[in-house]
Amino acid sequence: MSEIKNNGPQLILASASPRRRELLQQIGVACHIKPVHILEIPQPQESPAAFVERMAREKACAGLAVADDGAVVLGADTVVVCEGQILGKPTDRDDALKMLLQLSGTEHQVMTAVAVTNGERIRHQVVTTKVQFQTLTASQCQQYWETGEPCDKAGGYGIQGLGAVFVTAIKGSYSAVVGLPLMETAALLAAFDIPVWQTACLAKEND
Ligand SMILES: Cc1cn([C@H]2C[C@H](O)[C@@H](COP(=O)(O)OP(=O)(O)OP(=O)(O)O)O2)c(=O)[nH]c1=O
Repeated sequence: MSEIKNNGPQLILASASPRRRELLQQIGVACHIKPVHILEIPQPQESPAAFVERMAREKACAGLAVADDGAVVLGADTVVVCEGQILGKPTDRDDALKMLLQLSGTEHQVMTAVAVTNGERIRHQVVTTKVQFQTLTASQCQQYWETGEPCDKAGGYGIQGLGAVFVTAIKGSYSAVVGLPLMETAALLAAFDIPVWQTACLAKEND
């Protein structure tokens, strides 16, 4: 069996999102998880795109504070935007039901920003995906809330879970809706010498 070597920089995922960890795993990128806490409140007049970008940058920079020297840190943020209004994670049941009824029958946007930094430079990108919902009844929204799925997700739904039954169409990046746009993330990581498929290649080496 050959020795496992990973000579590239260590990647820190500054996120508590299990989806982001799974998405990085999906493309074979190994990382260490170090969630960070920042204030996620838009500034007056801040556009949704500027807000998600700032959040991703702030998460990545907060991650640097707990990272070893030479590490690369990735932060990301996802919001749903409906008629210009930013919908983050619902605060409670009423908030979730209000969001779901607002999204009912609409085409809305899901914006995900990714920021990658090594402390010397930072790169970031915002990816916008359009999602169309079927018309929902109040009782459907209530039943969905009771599944527990909406509470930790922007807009109060998960396209990758039970919420998939609400989605009639999607235009853009599916992985961005789930929390990390994989094509764009791969390009950002490559700029910091972090290749994709590394765990897959290591596994093959050890066959
Ligand atoms: C719209 C949508 C969002 N989401 C999730 C992605 C994000 O995890 C979450 C939005 O909240 P975020 O604040 O972007 O992320 P988070 O709080 O989960 O994790 P962290 O800040 O530590 O990185 O919503 C889905 O899982 N599916 C969906 O369909």
